[in-house]
Amino acid sequence: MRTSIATVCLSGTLEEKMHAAAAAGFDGIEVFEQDLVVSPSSPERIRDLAAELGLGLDLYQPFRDAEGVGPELVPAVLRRAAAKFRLMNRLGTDTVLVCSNVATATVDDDAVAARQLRALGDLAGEHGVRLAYEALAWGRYVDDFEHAQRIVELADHPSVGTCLDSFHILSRGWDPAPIERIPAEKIFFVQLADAPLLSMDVLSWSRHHRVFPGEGDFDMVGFMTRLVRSGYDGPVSLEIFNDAFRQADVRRTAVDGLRSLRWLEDQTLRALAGQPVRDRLELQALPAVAEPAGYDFVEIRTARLGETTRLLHQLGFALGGHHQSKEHVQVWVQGPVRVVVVDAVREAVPGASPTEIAALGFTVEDPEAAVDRATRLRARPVERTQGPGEQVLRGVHAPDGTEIFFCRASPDGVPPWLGEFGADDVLDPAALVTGVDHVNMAQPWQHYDEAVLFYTSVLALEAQPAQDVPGPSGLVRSQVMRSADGAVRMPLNVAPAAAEQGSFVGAAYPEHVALACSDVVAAARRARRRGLAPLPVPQNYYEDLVARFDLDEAFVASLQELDLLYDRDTGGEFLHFYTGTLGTVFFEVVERRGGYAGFGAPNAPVRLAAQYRRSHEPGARQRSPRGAASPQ
Ligand SMILES: O=C(O)c1ccc(O)c(O)c1
Ligand SMILES: [Mg+2]
Repeated sequence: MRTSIATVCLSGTLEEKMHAAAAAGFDGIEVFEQDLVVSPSSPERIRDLAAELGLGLDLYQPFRDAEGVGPELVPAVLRRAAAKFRLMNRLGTDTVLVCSNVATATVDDDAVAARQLRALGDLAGEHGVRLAYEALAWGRYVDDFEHAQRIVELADHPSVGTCLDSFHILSRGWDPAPIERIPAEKIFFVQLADAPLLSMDVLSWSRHHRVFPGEGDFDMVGFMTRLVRSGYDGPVSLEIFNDAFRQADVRRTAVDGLRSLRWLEDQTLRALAGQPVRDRLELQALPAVAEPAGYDFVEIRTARLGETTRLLHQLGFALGGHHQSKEHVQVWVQGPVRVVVVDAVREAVPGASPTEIAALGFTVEDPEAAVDRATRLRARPVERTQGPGEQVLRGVHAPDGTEIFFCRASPDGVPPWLGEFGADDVLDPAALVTGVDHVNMAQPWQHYDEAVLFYTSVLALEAQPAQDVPGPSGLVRSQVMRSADGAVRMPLNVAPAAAEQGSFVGAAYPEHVALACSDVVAAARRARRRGLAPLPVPQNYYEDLVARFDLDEAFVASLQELDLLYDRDTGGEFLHFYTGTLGTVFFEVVERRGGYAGFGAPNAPVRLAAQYRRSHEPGARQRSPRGAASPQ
């Protein structure tokens, strides 16, 4: 599949956008007129640069307000078009996007629109140029792709064809099925954009909230299967208007975009499996990987080793051992949960937070295939050294810099790498902690969508609907990524901007590891005996609990004594408590009773408020943000 990206998706100058698109591996770009107009580079220079970079200039756009106009406007449209076609000749671009008229259309008559496109087609033909007519979702008279296609048919001109844009089709709820019946040679161009489902006017939705395929809620795979069946084999191009993308690192956004197309190709192939198609689009498959079966380990890197290991002890962990060759690495174990602790003072990682979740290990069937898939999705491999005979852990960097490792499952539940810590018989079936319930990861706002796609495509997790949690510094957007069987759950949070500016908790926004527990009351009592001061929960919360759930007051008093929080859904109950925060890390201990499916979201504001208070107490430690992640 020929991959392309519109320059409007990316930040920076036209030249920076072109370099980033080429480096990410795109075959071509759509040149947005605005990017060229503001550039000091001549069209010839841009053409040469594209050739040097091996990029095709697949489309020039947009040409607006061309059809459905009164006769008095036609000469001006043709004059404007002739200038653009000459420019396209200098650029060496042969296709221009003509979007349906928004501003100047006064004639609601397909025959008139078709006649005007035909005249434009004649002029285009003289310049060796083709017109790809696109129905904008908010076009004055033409706002759906089937209507645009009827006008193209009426125009009946070799230089006039259709441009399909998934946003304009799916945002309006149009059925994409008729795409299959459009003659492939009349589809001149295809643009892809996904978007979250929002209820707002479609123009604002399109101009601010488009995201790459896989990052939103549209059925992009369904769209692609229709396109494949049409027999189309031209460029498939990303056209994303997004406020965050316009501010993000251009190279990262380009890689994110290419990842979305590679993932979509693979998903589309799977959706089409076994069905007869004219597969002229030549979709590439990725190595198939099963979703992870669970968390193999959590790694915390800390400059506060004593405080971190004390906290682990309070939560019931025991030292599993020191690494045989890496002196600064220990493992702490409780039942099937393993927390690797890296002494950051000895390791001296530049830019690292004083205490952070540095890595997550996931148990997978085939680590080699998982790494192969991840690197084809343009994830950057992690380089780690091993001593002779030591296990080789393979992993990649997540968008926020966290290292994601793919670990082989072992039949007895004790991972082979544990032997390197001299710990091989540490599975205690009587442990209170029974697993990692979830790991909550904070994402920088510019890379939130990228993170959703990363975990969807690389780890085969599914994004659940997003929620907003109110906190003292702003709303925290939270979206759970989970494996189909729920064995891996990872809520992603995007912190309010205040966290970055340092007014929330020192600087970076905290993340946490939630431990599943068979008896949270016993775990809370043990932690207190060992000196833990849990995150305090206010009296008002408990009064509200009684009112909301009609709970027995003695039960609520027992919760209050231990600073336990409570929630209930139709499946069951949820009891949990939080530790204080070290660096950017804290722990939660949770007990699910019955089939409770949530994460205690109604209690998250209580936590945020308590953390805010603690971090603003005199003497609260400053934290530095996670080191700026580099392009993947
Ligand atoms: O928002 C717009 O005006 C606009 C312009 C060109 C496009 O291809 C498009 O999808 C939208
Ligand atoms: Mg478009």
